[in-house]
Amino acid sequence: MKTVLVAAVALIDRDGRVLLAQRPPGKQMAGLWEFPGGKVEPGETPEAALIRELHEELGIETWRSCFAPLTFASHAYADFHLLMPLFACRKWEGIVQPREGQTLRWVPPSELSAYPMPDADVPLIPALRLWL
Ligand SMILES: Nc1nc2c([nH]c(=O)n2[C@@H]2O[C@H](COP(=O)(O)OP(=O)(O)OP(=O)(O)O)[C@@H](O)[C@H]2O)c(=O)[nH]1
Repeated sequence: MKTVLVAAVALIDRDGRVLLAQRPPGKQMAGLWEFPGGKVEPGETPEAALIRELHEELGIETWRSCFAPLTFASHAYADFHLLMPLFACRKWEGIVQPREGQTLRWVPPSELSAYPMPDADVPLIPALRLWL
């Protein structure tokens, strides 16, 4: 089975809330809440993929030094194996906007588990809450 590398980030605001994005209708796993990010292209680093995705999806600018490694997911989906490093980021430039029709929500740590997430993400939440 193919292993797909996806870079994801927990953006954390000044109040310690985390940004979740709801997958739009029509996509696989529509309606579930996930961390911003996306597939790492061939020849790209995970950090470069995040800088690109955060610009495209949210309209914000970030740098490699913005990203601190937090934890990772290694999860077998039916059709691929997901390897997903999760970074934390508290610094960016610009205002977060939903540029791709996604719904965005700033979520306090205590409410994270109330948001239905892809299977791969569920084990990441305790690690994230410990870190916040
Ligand atoms: N960005 C992100 N992707 C996640 C998370 N959890 C998780 O299982 N994924 C999966 O990782 C892949 C991310 O790929 P992507 O965002 O570039 O692609 P996509 O499915 O939106 O579009 P595409 O596959 O049609 O290009 C998807 O299969 C997505 O379901 C998460 O927290 N954040």
